[in-house]
Amino acid sequence: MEGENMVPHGGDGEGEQVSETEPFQQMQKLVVGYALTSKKKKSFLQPKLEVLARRKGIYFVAIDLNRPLSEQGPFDVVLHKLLGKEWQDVIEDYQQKHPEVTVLDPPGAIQRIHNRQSMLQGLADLNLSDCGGSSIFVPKQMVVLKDSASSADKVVEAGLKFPLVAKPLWIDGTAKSHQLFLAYDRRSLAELDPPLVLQEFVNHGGVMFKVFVVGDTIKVVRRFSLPNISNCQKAKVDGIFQFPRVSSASASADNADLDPSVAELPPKPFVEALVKELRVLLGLRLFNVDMIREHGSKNVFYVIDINYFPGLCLKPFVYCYAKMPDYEQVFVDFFHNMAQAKQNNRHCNL
Ligand SMILES: O=P(O)(O)O[C@H]1[C@H](O)[C@@H](OP(=O)(O)O)[C@H](OP(=O)(O)O)[C@@H](OP(=O)(O)O)[C@H]1O
Ligand SMILES: Nc1ncnc2c1ncn2[C@@H]1O[C@H](COP(=O)(O)OP(=O)(O)O)[C@@H](O)[C@H]1O
Ligand SMILES: [Mg+2]
Ligand SMILES: [Mg+2]
Repeated sequence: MEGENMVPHGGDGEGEQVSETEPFQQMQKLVVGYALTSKKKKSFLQPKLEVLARRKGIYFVAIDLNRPLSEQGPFDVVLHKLLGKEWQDVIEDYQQKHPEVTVLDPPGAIQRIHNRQSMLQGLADLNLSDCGGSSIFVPKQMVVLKDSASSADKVVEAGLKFPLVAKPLWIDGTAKSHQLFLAYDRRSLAELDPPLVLQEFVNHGGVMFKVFVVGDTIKVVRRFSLPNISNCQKAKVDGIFQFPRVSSASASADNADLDPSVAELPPKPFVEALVKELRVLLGLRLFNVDMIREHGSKNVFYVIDINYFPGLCLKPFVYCYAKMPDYEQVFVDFFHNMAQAKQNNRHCNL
């Protein structure tokens, strides 16, 4: 689109007018180059975000994937969510040549959570001892690279208990990589399509928590999840069942009439301590964690999924889809703080 790569100068954004009298010249301008799929651009770059950002001197500029990145900009920040080795090489090369640019986030760190095995590695060793008794675990899991039939013995050897959640090992942005199955017995493993992760199903009362992280900001929302599986079902049912994509296709659980012991949000100090550790462990600033509370317990939590720069905005026509509340303001503050930090750095280096 003509002009998409140019920094806009004022003007209005979908009904909201930016005042001409705002002191732009005193503000530190921040140019955010973005490389996103068209779906992601549409959901993230909402008019409200652009308007709020512009008021703070923050401009979003589309990166042209058909031109060398170094010839574009200059950018203060590069925000990206694209897949593939080719893009990873481009962005790594760019970061080396332009260390002054903040790349959100480093491709190596993103790559780590695109594999459902490495995604959860190190979590169980986090030091969260001062968290009022809450503890964090990851479900027992193992990787099956090929031939899931012969993995049955390994499942037993590893001490994994059925039913098992089978998740594609690699997350590659396709719907298939989010296609999960529940396997009730050894025999059903042969029907699965490796490479995958087999993970113990943890009863959690049908509610999960999405912990959204944008820099220093944390927001937690409740979502409906899969119901508990009773011992009777475990004994009687066999075969594999495809998961409905509950967490992203169901209504927000925020206003539902739920058992308080299931619905109660994880304690704030615990979530803060967990996120503090995770930022370092993962080397990411934009991510979310899917967490569940073990049914019957008050403070035993499991991390089951981590997503890089996940979907954030509400989807009013797909039920009432709870995402990150106020994400527009949160992102503007995040970028604004970044602009101020850059300005302070410049002053220090003078
Ligand atoms: O894995 P769960 O917990 O379901 O969360 C998903 C992942 O973050 C998806 O990213 P990825 O496919 O990279 O894992 C993301 O897609 P985009 O960020 O590409 O949009 C979805 O956003 P929505 O598509 O907005 O729901 C978000 O709901
Ligand atoms: N180990 C588990 N025990 C219980 N429920 C699970 C488990 N793993 C996943 N789920 C359920 O399946 C949903 C999708 O799994 P998740 O690992 O988050 O994959 P995705 O990346 O596709 O969102 C979760 O939101 C939760 O409802
Ligand atoms: Mg998930
Ligand atoms: Mg996910």
